[in-house]
Amino acid sequence: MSEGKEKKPAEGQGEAPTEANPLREGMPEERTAAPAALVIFGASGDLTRRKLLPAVYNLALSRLLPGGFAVVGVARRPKPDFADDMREAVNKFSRRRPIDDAAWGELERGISYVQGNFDEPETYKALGAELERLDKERGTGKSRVFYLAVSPDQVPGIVRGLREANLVTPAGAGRNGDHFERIVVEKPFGEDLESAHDLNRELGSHLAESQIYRIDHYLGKETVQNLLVLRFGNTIFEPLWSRQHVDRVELTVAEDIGVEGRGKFYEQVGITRDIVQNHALQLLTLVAMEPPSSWDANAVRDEKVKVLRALRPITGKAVLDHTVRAQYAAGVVRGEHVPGYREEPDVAKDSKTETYVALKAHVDNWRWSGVPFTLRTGKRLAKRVAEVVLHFKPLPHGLFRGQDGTQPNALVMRLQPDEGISLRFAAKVPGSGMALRGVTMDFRYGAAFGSSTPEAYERLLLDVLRGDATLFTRSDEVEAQWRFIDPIFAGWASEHAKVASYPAGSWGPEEADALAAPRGWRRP
Ligand SMILES: NC(=O)C1=CN([C@@H]2O[C@H](COP(=O)(O)OP(=O)(O)OC[C@H]3O[C@@H](n4cnc5c(N)ncnc54)[C@H](OP(=O)(O)O)[C@@H]3O)[C@@H](O)[C@H]2O)C=CC1
Ligand SMILES: O=C1O[C@H](COP(=O)(O)O)[C@@H](O)[C@H](O)[C@H]1O
Repeated sequence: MSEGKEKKPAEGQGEAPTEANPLREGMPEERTAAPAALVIFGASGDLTRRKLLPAVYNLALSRLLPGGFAVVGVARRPKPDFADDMREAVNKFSRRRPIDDAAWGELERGISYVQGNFDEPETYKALGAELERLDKERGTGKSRVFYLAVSPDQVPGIVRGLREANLVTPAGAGRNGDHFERIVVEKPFGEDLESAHDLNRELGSHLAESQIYRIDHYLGKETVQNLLVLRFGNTIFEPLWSRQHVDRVELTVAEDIGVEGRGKFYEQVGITRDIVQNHALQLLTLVAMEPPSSWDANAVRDEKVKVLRALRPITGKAVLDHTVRAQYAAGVVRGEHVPGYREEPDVAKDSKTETYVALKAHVDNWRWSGVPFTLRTGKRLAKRVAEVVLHFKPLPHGLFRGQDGTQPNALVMRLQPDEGISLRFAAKVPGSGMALRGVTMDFRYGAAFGSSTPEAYERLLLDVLRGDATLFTRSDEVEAQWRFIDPIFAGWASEHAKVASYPAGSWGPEEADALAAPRGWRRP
C-alpha cells in the first residue's frame, strides 16, 4: 500500500526475477521508490554504521533506489570523512561483501554530512540549505525521509526543530503524488504508556499519522513476514490455528551476546522495554491475529491491535505466577568466560535491570481462549535463536503401542538463524512391529531461495521511501503494547518480585520452568 505517487522505474532499475537470482522474485519493478533524500539524525552512531548504511548500500546494489537519491548524516561531532567512514562500515557489516566499487561510487556522490547539535536552530538551517542543494544537484525532488536514529527523549526536540525550520509540514503527506516528508522513529517508542502517548500527541501535532513510521525491525525480517504467508498464503495451516488444535504457543527470542558496550542504554531500558514491548509482542500478534481483509497497512494493523487489546492484563500478584525476570551472572558462552551483567561497563554494581524475561500470556478471544502463549527472551543465553512454536494437542487416544516416545505434533517457525519451518510428526520405524518415532519435515529458507536474503532494514527503508506503512507500528498499536507492559512493571514493584539470576550461556533461570510446566520449554 502506498500513499505517494510511484515513479515508474527508469530503464535498468528494479531487477526482473531471473533463475540465477531468485531473490528478486516478489520484488518487481513497482517496488522502486520515488526520488528523495534520506536524512539520518544520529549518523555517527552505532545503528547508522551497523544497519542503516549497509542497508542503503544493498538497496543501491540491487538497483532498488530511485535515480535521485541522497543520504545526509546529521550528528554532533565533526565528521569530515563521513563518506569514507560509511564505506568502511559497509565493508564490515554489509551482507554482500566486498564492496562493489561502481555501486558504492554512485551512492557516495550523494552522501553528505551536516554537523550540529539537535538542540540548535542553526542545525536545521544548515540542513535545509543542504537539502536544497541536493534537490538541484541530485534531483531529490524536495522529498525527504528523516530517520531519527536517536534515543526516544530526543525525538520531540528534533521534530520541533524540523517543523520550525519548515522542513516538515502536515502538507508533506505526499498525497496526490506531491513531494513527501516522512519521519522514521526508532524503538523503544517512549518508556511507558504515558510517555508513548505524549510522544504520539507531540508527533501528531506536527505531522499526519501517514507521515510517521514507527520502526520495529523484526517486522522487516523475511521470516517474520513469512509467518503471515504461511498462515494466509496457504490453506492447510489456518484450519488448525486455534484452540481446537493448538495446546500452547511458545515464543523465544534468545541472544548469546550481552549488552555489547550498551550498558548505559540497558540500565535505562532493560530487556522488557528493549525486546518484549516491541519485537516479542509483534511476533505474538502475527501468530494470533485474524486474517486481515487485505494486505493494506490499516487492515493489517487493525487486526494486530485487536490481539493486543485481547491480551489478558498481568497485574498485581499475577506477576508472580505469570512472569519471571532475571539478570545474567558470569558464565561461559561459546567456550569463553564472560562477565556478569553487573560487571559490564556503565552498569551499576547493584543493578536490578532485567536481561531476561519469561511470561505466560493469554489472548482472551474466541480463537485462543485457554491457550497459553509462553514467551522468553534474554541476553547471554545458550545460543542466538528466535522461533515461534505451535505445540499441537496430544492424541486423544493412543492407537499404537510404542508411540510413548513420540511427542505431540509441533510446527516450528525459525526466524533466525537457519531460517525455516519444520513440522514434527510421528513416523513408523521400519520393521515388522509398529514402533513410532518423532521425525521432522524441514523447509530451509537458505536452501530454497539462496543464502543472502535482504536484511530487515533494507525492506523497511524501501517501504518508507515508497510510502508503505504496513510493516510499521501505528500509534494505537504502540500504546496497546505499553498498556500490556506497564502493569507488569507496576506488579514487579508492588509485589517486590525478585530479579532471579542465571549463568551466562544457560537457558535462563530455573524459576522460569514453572511457566512452561508441565511440558517445559523447548530446547532449540
Ligand atoms: N544500535 C542498535 O543496534 C539499535 C538501536 N536502536 C535504536 O536506535 C537509536 C540509536 O541507537 P544507536 O545508534 O545505538 O545510538 P548511539 O548512542 O550509538 O548514537 C547516538 C547518535 O545520536 C547523536 N547525538 C546524540 N545527542 C545529540 C545531540 N544533542 N546533537 C546531535 N547529535 C546527537 C550522536 O552523535 P555524537 O556521537 O556525534 O554526539 C550519535 O550519532 C536508539 O533509539 C536505539 O534504541 C534500535 C535497534 C537496534
Ligand atoms: O532492537 C534490538 O534488537 C537486537 C536484536 O536484533 P536481531 O535482528 O539481531 O535479532 C538486540 O540485540 C538489541 O538489544 C535490540 O535493541
